[in-house]
Amino acid sequence: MDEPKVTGTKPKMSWTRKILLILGFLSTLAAIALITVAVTQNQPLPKNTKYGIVLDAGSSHTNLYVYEWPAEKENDTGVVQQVEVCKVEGPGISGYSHDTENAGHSLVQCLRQAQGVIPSKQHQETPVYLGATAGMRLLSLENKNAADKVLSSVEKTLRSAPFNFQGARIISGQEEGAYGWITINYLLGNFKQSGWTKLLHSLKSVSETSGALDLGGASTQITFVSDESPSESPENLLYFRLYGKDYRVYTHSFLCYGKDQALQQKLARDIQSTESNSIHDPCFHQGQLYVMGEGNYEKCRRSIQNLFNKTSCPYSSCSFNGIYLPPLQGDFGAFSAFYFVMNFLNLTNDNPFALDKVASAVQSFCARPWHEVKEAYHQIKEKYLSEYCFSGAYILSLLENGYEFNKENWQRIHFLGKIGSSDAGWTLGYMLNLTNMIPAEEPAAPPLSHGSYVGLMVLCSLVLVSVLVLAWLLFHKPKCLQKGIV
Ligand SMILES: Nc1nc2c(ncn2[C@@H]2O[C@H](COP(=O)(O)OP(=O)(O)OP(=O)(O)O)[C@@H](O)[C@H]2O)c(=O)[nH]1
Ligand SMILES: [Ca+2]
Repeated sequence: MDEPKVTGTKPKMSWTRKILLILGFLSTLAAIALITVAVTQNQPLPKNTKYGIVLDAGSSHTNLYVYEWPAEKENDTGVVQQVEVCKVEGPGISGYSHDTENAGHSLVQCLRQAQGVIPSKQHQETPVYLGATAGMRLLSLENKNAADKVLSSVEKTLRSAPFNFQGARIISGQEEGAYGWITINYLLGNFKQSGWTKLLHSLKSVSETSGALDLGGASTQITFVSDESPSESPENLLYFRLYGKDYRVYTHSFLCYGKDQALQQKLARDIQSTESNSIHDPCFHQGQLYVMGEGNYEKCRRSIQNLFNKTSCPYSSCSFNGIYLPPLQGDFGAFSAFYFVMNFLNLTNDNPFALDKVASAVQSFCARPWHEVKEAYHQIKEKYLSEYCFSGAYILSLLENGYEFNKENWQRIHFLGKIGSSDAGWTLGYMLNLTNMIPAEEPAAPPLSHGSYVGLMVLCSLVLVSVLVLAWLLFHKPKCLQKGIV
């Protein structure tokens, strides 16, 4: 009997296996190609940075701010940031009412500094704006001609700088309040909420925006979202549609209630009521020279209180001087002199203090004799130092007696100088508005970032390969298993 022939031919591969093998091979090649292209070829676009300049011509001094943002993201919230601030030497531009020609010249040094920060090939396309506040509002009321001359002088200087001049004007108190509110909410990221933040906010039903309290030298502003009936004092209400959401915002600016003007008002009253040649002032340290300081906080608070007329209110509720104030709502960011003073007194809310603790801290500071204060803080400008007692008492009077903050809602005030790298103030909001960088409607979802794109490609490729390997293992059972032989 012939032995069965052992032939050398391999068992034939099934069609399914062949197709799977080819598919697997091609997919592995495709995955390798995808990863290579994603990692090597798809580099992020070169960063295209834009710049903008705003000059804040305040009553006490002028500040120049340079902002920058990535061109391709200009409609996102929170992308514009301050990269430079330059404090102009000398007084605010309203201080040049008798020397109007030189108002513009005072800005030259800071404009040069801005030229150094912004790449020269972008100077021409960089917009520059100047907004003047309460000092110029007052000058314009007193002497319109001088105010116009000051503005012409600063305009001439700004036009001669290599930037794109967009205007120099006096902004209204309402604008100042509104832009300050826009700035802080933009920087805090309150306008556009996505995912979890949105859900959290709706669950907690908290106010989504923060109110803004600005204390300048000549005026002070209070601005916050109010749900109250709009009919009471329509002139105090502003309507915004930002990132697809409507906001009804209450704002008021008190001219002459900035801290320098308030001090002048108070000293003028002191002079009227005194019979002797020297003024005995409870708001200055005992032994100070130009006014005879008494260092008496309680007496100081009482004399400041007279600045706020609370006798008549034609509305359901008022702050002072018959000005409508709806019930305070939400948290507040307090900046400018609110911050300078409270920061000096170590009373900012990094570690929150109760209202009575704040009052007693101001009281003990006021009680210290001037020579002792000068010695302890010799590095601080004497003008600022000499006024911290008055300023602390004034801030407490304005917030407590003026706006009626109390020990319950005091913790809702957050004294802040900067948010990230940007100063809290009206200038950023002003620029965002004038450059149309805050859209009324929510922009479409942004495209994937370069990093996420590469990550996604790699992930997809790995999943594809793993699926194929798994499929191969499932379909490609060893022959013995297929025949049921173990
Ligand atoms: N302690 C301290 N006070 C400051 C500082 N900078 C400004 N001030 C004072 O704080 C007050 C408010 O300053 P700003 O917010 O710059 O006021 P402004 O913009 O000139 O004035 P408005 O036109 O009324 O807004 C003024 O009395 C300034 O003299 C600072 O760095 N430290
Ligand atoms: Ca100001």
